[in-house]
Amino acid sequence: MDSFEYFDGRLHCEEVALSDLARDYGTPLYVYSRDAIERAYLSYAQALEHTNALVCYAVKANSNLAVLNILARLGAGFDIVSLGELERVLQAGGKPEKIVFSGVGKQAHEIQRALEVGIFCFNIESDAELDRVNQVAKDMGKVARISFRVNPDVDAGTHPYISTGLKENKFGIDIDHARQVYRRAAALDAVEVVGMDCHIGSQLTDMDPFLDAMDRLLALIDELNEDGIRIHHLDLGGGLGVCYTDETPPTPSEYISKVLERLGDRPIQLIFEPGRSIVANAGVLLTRVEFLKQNGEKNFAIIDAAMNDLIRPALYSAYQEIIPVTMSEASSDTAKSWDLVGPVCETSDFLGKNRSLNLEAGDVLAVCSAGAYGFVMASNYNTRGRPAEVMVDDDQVFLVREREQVADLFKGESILPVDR
Ligand SMILES: Cc1ncc(COP(=O)(O)O)c(C=O)c1O
Ligand SMILES: N[C@@H](CCCC[NH3+])C(=O)O
Repeated sequence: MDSFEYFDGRLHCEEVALSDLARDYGTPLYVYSRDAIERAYLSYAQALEHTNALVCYAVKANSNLAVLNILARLGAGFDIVSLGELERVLQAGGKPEKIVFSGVGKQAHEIQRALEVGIFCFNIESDAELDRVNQVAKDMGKVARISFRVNPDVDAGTHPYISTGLKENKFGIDIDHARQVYRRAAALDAVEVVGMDCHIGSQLTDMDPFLDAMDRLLALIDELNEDGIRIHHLDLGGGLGVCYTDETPPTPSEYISKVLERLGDRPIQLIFEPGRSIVANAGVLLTRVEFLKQNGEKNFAIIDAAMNDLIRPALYSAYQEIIPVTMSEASSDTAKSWDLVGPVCETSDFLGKNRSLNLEAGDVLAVCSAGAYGFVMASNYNTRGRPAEVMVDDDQVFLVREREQVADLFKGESILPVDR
């Protein structure tokens, strides 16, 4: 995480000390580095420089408008899964003709809006969805560009909750059924078959499952060619992992060079949908220690961030490094083992367990690698307001989302009339 480094004992994001941000904006607080986001995106873009490939950032990973705008300025495309994400991308300056629309349950009004603005392609995930897209397009007098998300039945070797390319997962169309669906689509009036798509899971640290999936899709593309169906683009989805602790995933350039080698001289445009690998290590979550307490043998640090702010540890037992924003003067010999737990009334409300730290009440800690699937998965559970978000750019700080206030938390709710 070289955009987050200690200088003079204080952890910085670019040129700004995180302890200053905690003081000025309060905690819990998400902090992002513009430089880290740009470098991560450019590692894809540069590896694809001499190709016509499109990098469609997966908006779900971090959909803050400032993040999307930074990527749009670099020429990124976007992978969306809802009308909300579509409107965010447009609001942030993303180009409709670089948008792919994924997701298993697109609704008619979402399809309609996407057709209205002219997105690049719908990644269709079922027979029934094909009919819906065809019908909506027909009613509008338009033709929808489509690809099918093929489920290649490969094991991504990741956490079972974030594995998506196995037959037993809800995603995509069974590869054994795909040729038939493509043929049916080719005969419909209001869709144009242009591509093929897959996304086999997230936080992959090994290249083989990606390449296995790609081989299976290339074989299917060849079969479709025999049927007279030409595939113009191949979307390999996202999924490249990042280092949370000691993982060593392939870099985007290692991954892309293998993919390009596999593609050979086929005249097919490549699309990638990276999310986590663009933003995870571009963000931290700052939290303050409220109290220290001991129950039996266990040392607990009660912090002001909770599972509602960052759910990954509770949901997947995910490990994220937790480090002090100010290096302790105390020697590491005096460190104790702590469970870092939030104020929410759930036993699974922890951000880290058995972490060796020198702690005092009032200390500010940074939960690392929190730029992806952090704020976007935050909730208001226990009627807690979601954190603020700031973007650091060199020595400048921009508040890119205000902290939710108590009044925001029951906005739109009402009670029954008094006579009931
Ligand atoms: C269809 C699709 N594309 C892209 C992504 C982004 O994946 P990641 O954040 O692992 O790169 C996801 C999420 O896993 C997804 O479901
Ligand atoms: N939300 C997950 C990843 C799922 C990716 C979405 N398809 C995480 O936090 O790791």
